Amino acid sequence: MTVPTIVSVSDVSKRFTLHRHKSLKERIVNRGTERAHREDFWALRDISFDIPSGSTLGLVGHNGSGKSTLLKVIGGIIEPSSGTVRRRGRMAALLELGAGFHPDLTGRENVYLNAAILGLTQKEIDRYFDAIVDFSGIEPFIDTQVKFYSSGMYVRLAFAVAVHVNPDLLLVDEVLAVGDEPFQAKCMDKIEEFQREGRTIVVVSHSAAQVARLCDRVVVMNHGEMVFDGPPADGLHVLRFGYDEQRRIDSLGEELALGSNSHQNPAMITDVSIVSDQPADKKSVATGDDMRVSFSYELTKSHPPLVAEISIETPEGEPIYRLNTADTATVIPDTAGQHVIDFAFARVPLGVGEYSLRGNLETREGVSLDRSLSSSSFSVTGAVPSTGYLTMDVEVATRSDTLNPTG
Ligand SMILES: Nc1ncnc2c1ncn2[C@@H]1O[C@H](COP(=O)(O)OP(=O)(O)OP(=O)(O)O)[C@@H](O)[C@H]1O
Repeated sequence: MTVPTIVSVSDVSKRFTLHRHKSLKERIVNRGTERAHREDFWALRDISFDIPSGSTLGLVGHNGSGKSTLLKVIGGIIEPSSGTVRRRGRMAALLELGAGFHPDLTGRENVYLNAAILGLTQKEIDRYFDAIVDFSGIEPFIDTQVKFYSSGMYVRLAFAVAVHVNPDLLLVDEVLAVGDEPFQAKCMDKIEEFQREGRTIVVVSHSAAQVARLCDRVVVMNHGEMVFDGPPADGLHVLRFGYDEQRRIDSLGEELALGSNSHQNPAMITDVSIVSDQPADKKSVATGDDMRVSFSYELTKSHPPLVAEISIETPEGEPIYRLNTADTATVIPDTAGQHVIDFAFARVPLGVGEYSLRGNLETREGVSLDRSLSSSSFSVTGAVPSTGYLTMDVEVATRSDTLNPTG
């Protein structure tokens, strides 16, 4: 069964015009030369992707990379300079702090205004009003003008309205980071409830933990371009270690390939995964058991001495274990052909949870020749549920001193 598309972004670009005259004086002095002092700036370039109904997409990237602009284009808040966005269903958007609220109106009046803009009838708003106020937790201030609200109070009310208007598509910008921790936890629970109900969510977030927990897919933005679209663990890895590194490896591969007859990368990691009979997406190991990891690579020509590295990462793309063959004084094959390195780990000390495996093949001088962009995942299972990335043998005993009853 094919999942219907709820948002379709095709070849979207967005240009902003920057004016370089800063002061009024500068503007008057340079009158007539406006055009010369204008500069076009592309905040988005040729972005295309579809969002299937029921999925949760994370938009990530460094400051100024274009995430919020893309979210606003998806929400129809700003028009793309070229390209199209098609959207279906009812949408609720939490974009900028205070957006959609009128400062001189009270919280109560803004709830009615905002919910009406989002498509609810007066009757529906009457019905949901108490639930909205209850969710927001700001009842004592509901008849205060919102210009006196703190940023956290704004977000509480805006989020409460957005989740009560029954949206098919919820767009959430970084605003949630403004709320305090208990409210953030409440929002995360609500978003997870939405996911179970099959609603579609697009979030902009700088929190790797939030993205890893919520999203089933990640789009990484860099200088207005989409540099990655795929599984969250890999997207977060790209974000952490930089797309420039990946690009450098790609172009290095092309450069080296020029010298050979082949157009493929002359040093390629073909697989890094746990050795087991389980299906690729369901590999698991029990905590405390032994684990074997095989690292396969292909060289189309001889290379100077090479070093292979494996890393184990958390779902947030954070490495928690790294080992390379130089550390173990292992000389690995560096002639043309296909090679496999076996890493045998005794008594795996990892805690119960999900992990990713990744490889890196580099020269002795540390120049990376290939890095596995997509990881292979595995889970660690165990009888004793503990929290964290580590497990330890433990025996728990209790001891008490009896108090002498006095008087
Ligand atoms: N209205 C505007 N006029 C001119 N430039 C703009 C406008 N809105 C955004 N930009 C520019 O577009 C670029 C992308 O901005 P955007 O807010 O989308 O980035 P972002 O990835 O969300 O960043 P952040 O993580 O800091 O929120 C930035 O360089 C920003 O200065």
